[in-house]
Amino acid sequence: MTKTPIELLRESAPATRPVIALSEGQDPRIVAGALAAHKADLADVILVGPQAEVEAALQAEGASASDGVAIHDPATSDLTEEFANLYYELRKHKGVDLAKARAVAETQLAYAAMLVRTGRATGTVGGAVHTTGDVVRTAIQIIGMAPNAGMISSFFLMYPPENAQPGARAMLYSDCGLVIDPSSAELAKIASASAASARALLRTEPKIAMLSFSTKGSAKHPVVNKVIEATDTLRADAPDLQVDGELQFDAAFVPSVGERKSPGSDVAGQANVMIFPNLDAGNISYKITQRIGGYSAIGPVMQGLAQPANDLSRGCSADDVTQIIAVTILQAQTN
Ligand SMILES: CC(C)(COP(=O)(O)OP(=O)(O)OC[C@H]1O[C@@H](n2cnc3c(N)ncnc32)[C@H](O)[C@@H]1OP(=O)(O)O)[C@@H](O)C(=O)NCCC(=O)NCCS
Ligand SMILES: CC(=O)OP(=O)(O)O
Repeated sequence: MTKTPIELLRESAPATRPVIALSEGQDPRIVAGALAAHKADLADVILVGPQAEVEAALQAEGASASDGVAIHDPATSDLTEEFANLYYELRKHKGVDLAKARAVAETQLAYAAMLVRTGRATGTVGGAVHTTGDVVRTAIQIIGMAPNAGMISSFFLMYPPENAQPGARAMLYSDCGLVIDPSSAELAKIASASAASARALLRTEPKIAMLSFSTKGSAKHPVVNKVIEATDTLRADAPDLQVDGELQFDAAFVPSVGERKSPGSDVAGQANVMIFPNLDAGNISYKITQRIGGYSAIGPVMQGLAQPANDLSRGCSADDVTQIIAVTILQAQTN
């Protein structure tokens, strides 16, 4: 059984106490999830948001600001001026002036990302209220890309329900949140980053399926060619990775179908890293797996950033918030 992020953290807690900045501190699911993370001794939390609204949300959970649960209101915080100046330095080449920088620093997303950038928080989580576009754009601008990452993409960790059918397994789906229509070279980079994320967070040897509506030439189309080229690029760049493509989902997931459609493959039928050809396929597939298949979906987790910043679906639950806090801490440990 694959361990969840919370279970992994219970086994090996970081040496220094993590601090997670929640950029939507007034949302009831964020507050409940953050309090659960704090009670489970995973992290201290900073709830970023308007003071009175965050206090009310805490009160609704029978809690208040205390040791390890802090409230930061960007409108009144002593740090906002520093963050405005830093944002100005980072973005003046894009025409940002000091007034604009001050307005950005007062937004909850930017303020929370600045807490991470300046080392006051280990990572940040948002997206229960804001769209993924806004969460990602803020992270790219303030936290930036890790050296050598090449690009930023995202993934979901998918965990099967207890009553799942035989063969169900924990998987990583990518990209379901960020890169809308990757080129073949970008698709290869997404797959390679996802393999590293699967090792770090699922603690498993990645078996990568490059997904398509075609398996091994069963259909001919330029969009199929993109997946074939990405598979070739990945094989050339990382010959040690186990990868197969192009594969349909059934060939990737079901051993008997994999054997029939891609005989002799060491990935078909056993894949645990599913790489989708574009964001339509990835986003729709993760939601179907979650909402009809009953899998729990943790993400979108971002890969390729210099420091951890993660997103949520606006449809998330408090438990999703606790789980992605755990993922954020694990990423900081393995970065
Ligand atoms: C991520 C996203 C917001 C970036 O879009 P955007 O703001 O239009 O992007 P731009 O092309 O203007 O780029 C903005 C900045 O991000 C950078 N960037 C964009 N995508 C990037 C990526 N994948 N990796 C690294 N940098 C990236 C650009 O280089 C640019 O940097 P700069 O401002 O320093 O020049 C966009 O790809 C998006 O909307 N994705 C889909 C999100 C979504 O709706 N998901 C569905 C629900 S989960
Ligand atoms: C990941 C995702 O689809 O986010 P949302 O549901 O908020 O659009």
